[in-house]
Amino acid sequence: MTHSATLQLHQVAIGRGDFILCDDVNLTLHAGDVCHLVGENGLGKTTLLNQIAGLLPTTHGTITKSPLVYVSHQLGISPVLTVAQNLRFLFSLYDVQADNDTIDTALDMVGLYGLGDTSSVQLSAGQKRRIGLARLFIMTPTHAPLWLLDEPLTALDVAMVAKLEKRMGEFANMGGAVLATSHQAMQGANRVLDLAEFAL
Ligand SMILES: Nc1ncnc2c1ncn2[C@@H]1O[C@H](COP(=O)(O)OP(=O)(O)OP(=O)(O)O)[C@@H](O)[C@H]1O
Repeated sequence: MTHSATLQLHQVAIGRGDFILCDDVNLTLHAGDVCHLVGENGLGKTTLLNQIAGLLPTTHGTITKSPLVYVSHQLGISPVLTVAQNLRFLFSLYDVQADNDTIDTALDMVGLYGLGDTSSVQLSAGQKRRIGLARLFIMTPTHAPLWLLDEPLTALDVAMVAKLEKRMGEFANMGGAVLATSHQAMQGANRVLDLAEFAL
């Protein structure tokens, strides 16, 4: 990995086994980068994020990465837990000590203050997404310098989209790097990775 790179993809093939969607993908992200990952449906954006996160194997090329936070399209919110319990679980994945004040602050940042004891099954789609995103308003590059975000803006209202875009910029300014998919415009991105350039 080049000096200070947070993420480096070198001639990476995106796909599953012999099913290759994109080839020779190169990308280097440094502290301060917010990269918008674009491409039509089914081109391999989620597959690439899964490969970077280590959830799928990479058979061709190399991926070098810093510790990361992955907010997947499947948010991993359990319907049988309360909002606060879900958030505590998500923080525990990153060894973040989440006391009550931290939970309250995170919920406040995503407009869910006071809903900590609510059963998550009662939440709307956008509110569930907000639980998944709440950790981003607490975590800094010291916890993990790389964020992988799969469709983070989906199902959010206009105000929350603006707030999240601002937060990504703050994280980058603190020394983090972000790789995020979105089918809508993403304010604040200084880089674009367009998978159409690598499609087979
Ligand atoms: N679990 C799976 N098993 C086999 N193939 C899969 C699986 N998940 C996705 N695929 C296939 O991999 C390809 C890429 O899917 P992927 O979800 O990475 O695309 P994407 O670019 O993120 O699409 P979208 O914009 O619709 O979210 C698709 O052809 C899809 O059918």
